Amino acid sequence: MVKKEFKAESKRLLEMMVNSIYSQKEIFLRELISNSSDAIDKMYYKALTDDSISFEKDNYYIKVSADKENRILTITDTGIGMTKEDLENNLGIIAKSGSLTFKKENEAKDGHDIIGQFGVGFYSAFMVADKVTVVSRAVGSNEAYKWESEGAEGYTIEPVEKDSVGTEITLKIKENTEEETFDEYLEEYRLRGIIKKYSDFIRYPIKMDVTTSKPKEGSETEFEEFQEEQIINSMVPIWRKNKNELTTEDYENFYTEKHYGYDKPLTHLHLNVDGAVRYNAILFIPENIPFDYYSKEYEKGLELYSNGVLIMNKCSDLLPDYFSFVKGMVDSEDLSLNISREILQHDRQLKLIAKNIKNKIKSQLQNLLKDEREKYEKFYNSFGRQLKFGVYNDFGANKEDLKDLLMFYSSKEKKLVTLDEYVSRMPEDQKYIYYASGESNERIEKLPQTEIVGEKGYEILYFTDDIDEFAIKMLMNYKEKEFKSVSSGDLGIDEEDTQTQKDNEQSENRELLEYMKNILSSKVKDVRISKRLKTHPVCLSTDGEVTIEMEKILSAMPENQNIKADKVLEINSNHEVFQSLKVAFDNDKEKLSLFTNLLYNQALLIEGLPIEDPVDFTNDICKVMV
Ligand SMILES: Nc1ncnc2c1ncn2[C@@H]1O[C@H](COP(=O)(O)OP(=O)(O)OP(=O)(O)O)[C@@H](O)[C@H]1O
Repeated sequence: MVKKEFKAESKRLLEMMVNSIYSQKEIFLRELISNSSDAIDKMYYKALTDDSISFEKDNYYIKVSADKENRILTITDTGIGMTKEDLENNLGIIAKSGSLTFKKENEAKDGHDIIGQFGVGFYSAFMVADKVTVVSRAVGSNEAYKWESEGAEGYTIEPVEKDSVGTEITLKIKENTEEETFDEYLEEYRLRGIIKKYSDFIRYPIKMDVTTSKPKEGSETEFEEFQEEQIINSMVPIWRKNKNELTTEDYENFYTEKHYGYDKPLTHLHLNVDGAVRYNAILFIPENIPFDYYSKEYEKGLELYSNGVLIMNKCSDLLPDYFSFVKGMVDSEDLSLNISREILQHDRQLKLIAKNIKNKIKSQLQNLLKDEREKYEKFYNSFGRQLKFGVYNDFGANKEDLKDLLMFYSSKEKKLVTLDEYVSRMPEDQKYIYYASGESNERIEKLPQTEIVGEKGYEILYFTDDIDEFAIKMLMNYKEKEFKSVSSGDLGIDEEDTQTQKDNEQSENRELLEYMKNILSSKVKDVRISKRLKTHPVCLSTDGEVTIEMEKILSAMPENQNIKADKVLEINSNHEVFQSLKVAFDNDKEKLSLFTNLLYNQALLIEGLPIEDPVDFTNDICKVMV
């Protein structure tokens, strides 16, 4: 049986290519400049083995010029050029990449800087041009050829004169249509912007004639415009420079130039990794929270470059959500790009880089915490909440990574402390890591529930963020010490005498407490003699996992599932109020009902919970007064 080769309808193929691969038209310039850079690179590699070629870096450049009037954009390079056969093969056959062949042939000589590989980028010129003309003279040849095409209909090749080796690509820019303008690709400002965005780190100079102005001769007030050739690209990316030669200011300038933020970075990381996957990265932790950080509009991600050419503005896969505040870029030569260079073919390399980056950021933060406490606290005040979300999210999958980075305000130290610091200070008899939740440190400080723990001399962590308790519930314990809310049922504080005394009082006053519970009916699960109150008359505590703070947060959520804490009204039997309750129970049940409701509402207020009927409450107070 004869095996037949596939044929392709080249007209349709070109149309498809031109119109469906790329999502943005502006990348045509990136593709053409990358080709020119490849052509100069090839010259460089050739010079390594061919003594007749000398590679003087100054002679190699790319030039972009626009002629607005005639709608012509030209990209010229002094690279290796193309012979007639090269033009036929490389520009006449779609998906044939002379650069890929070159790279393979020169593998041993380290050809990995060459960008081209798919053999399609050139045709992106047809997205913005009606006609493309390529005039090229190959190195070592005296002949030059002109390749010309108007797209789908095919191309022509004919000999022409060209003084020097290299390639000149001329685009006849399309006329504007109702939907699209093409004029922009002839505007100096726009062209500079595109070059800066995608090709800033091409290693050869990209030149353009730029209009500037200077004072007119003999005048200080009048100016005249003139054209001046300028190099548009930065060429050497800061991330390829030697770390030791860079100052903090260099990094700060890069941060500002790249518009990573309006502030200054708090700290930076410069990585040159040469392992299973090679990459360079510069990462920043901003000083301030970006204004949209905690909004839906905020997009996390790092800039992704392949060989110095920008591939993606925000590659979100490079950062875990809990480090979404990190800004910066990654450049790798090991990425397998898809044909449009807009997405990646395989994400294995990306996953490796992301994992590596995650670990580096983590250790950078740990070092900051260890060596530059003040800076770390500044960072934590801005982004600590995000770390706590990280502990809670994904069912706690990342809690081990993050737990040592957490900090909470301490009742004793009156500042942020880490869990490690807390645990290392715990007296031997202290069983739990105690915490109290509330709106602010000032409010928590006054909570009656903190009395017994505080009096015992134990440190209490103050939870003022809505995520705090949820994160801690996910963490469960730290260094084998469980977390315990000061409002929870069993505080694990064993003062046997007091415990027994309170238990006795509980049974002695069972009827009174039972009666009060009935008055409050479904509002509380129980009314008890408190084991935690010392001076305050009353407080609320909870039985079970859901605390009052959690109830507040859950009920504020859009899908409110009406999850309630099992509230317990605790009465201080040492307080005079308790005597009044006893007397009322024996003599005046109506008064007891009044007192019970008052005490319950007071407990709600202390917790920062709304009272159900404020009018009733104020009327009750008046009843006591008269
Ligand atoms: N300015 C140039 N100088 C010399 N050769 C060039 C130039 N532009 C294109 N070529 C040749 O034409 C080939 C096809 O270019 P094209 O841009 O279509 O694909 P590529 O650069 O190889 O791959 P990719 O699609 O990944 O960019 C190149 O591989 C190169 O051999």
